[in-house]
Amino acid sequence: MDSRKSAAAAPVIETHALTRVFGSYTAVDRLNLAVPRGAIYGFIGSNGSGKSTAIRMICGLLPPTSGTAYVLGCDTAAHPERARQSLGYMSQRFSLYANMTVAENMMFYGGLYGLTRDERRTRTQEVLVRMQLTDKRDVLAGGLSGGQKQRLALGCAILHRPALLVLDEPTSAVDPTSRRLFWNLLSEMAGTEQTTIFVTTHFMDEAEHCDEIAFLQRGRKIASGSPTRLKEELPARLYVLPEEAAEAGEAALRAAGVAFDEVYVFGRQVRALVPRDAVLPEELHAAPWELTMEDVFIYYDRRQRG
Ligand SMILES: Nc1ncnc2c1ncn2[C@@H]1O[C@H](COP(=O)(O)OP(=O)(O)OP(=O)(O)O)[C@@H](O)[C@H]1O
Repeated sequence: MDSRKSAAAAPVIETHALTRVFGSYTAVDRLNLAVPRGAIYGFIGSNGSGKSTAIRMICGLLPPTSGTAYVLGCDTAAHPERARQSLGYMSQRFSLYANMTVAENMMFYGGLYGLTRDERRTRTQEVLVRMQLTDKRDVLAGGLSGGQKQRLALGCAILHRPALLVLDEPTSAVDPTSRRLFWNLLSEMAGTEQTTIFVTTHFMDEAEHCDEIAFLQRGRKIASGSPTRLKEELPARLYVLPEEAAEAGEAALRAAGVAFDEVYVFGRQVRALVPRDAVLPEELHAAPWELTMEDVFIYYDRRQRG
């Protein structure tokens, strides 16, 4: 077998029954992941589903209770320092030094990653251009806008050219223009440098951009696949109802004897997720509609709430 080929095909992140228990609470429950090289992999789940805990174990920042996480074949619990050399991690709170300039922050982080002074200078220059922050190099980080802080944090995380970027809700605090620019940067890195990007988000329009997604619920992976596949395989169909309120939509479905998973308002529409085999009588005037990732999320979230 061609060993180079098999190395290239090996997942960048691999977890086997990764588990973390806090007291009597299982935050991450036997999680199996295989994240291929160059993928933008979305890690989705409602608040408290265990995403950050799993990420901290993957990055070697928190020891698992049981199970294993590998980054590029390196067991991150056994060799956390080695694993961290091949990954860039950006947490929900960008850990920037407000009283240091943009360039000083980068020089500092470059030092943490073990770059020499010359390497730090060169990389700071390159990354400033890439992050569109060249004109801010001498501005204190504390004086940047939310979007600029976010790009600086991303810049700090990629100084050492990691093969893997792990981003925990990187866009939760920035405006839509900054979010778009940020995602363009991610797509560029995944496309041109084959950087693998593992990202959590609560924005389902961002999930739509991912190559693959894993849904986490109470610490367990309950669904995974590309956005297209997740929609195709969802055990429900989506309809738009003519009613103007969710309660009225629910009442109409009940009156017609149609079982449903969820009825909710989406923009100006009242949407209904119904089991695949449900037959909707014509008098409901329900229009079949194309699923978005937001509908998929609502379906799984609803299942969790029971
Ligand atoms: N150090 C800890 N001690 C005790 N419980 C913890 C600890 N860290 C996390 N938890 C619990 O584990 C569960 C999962 O938390 P986690 O932060 O991983 O979820 P999350 O999916 O990242 O949530 P969010 O979307 O809100 O960031 C939560 O119930 C949380 O309270």
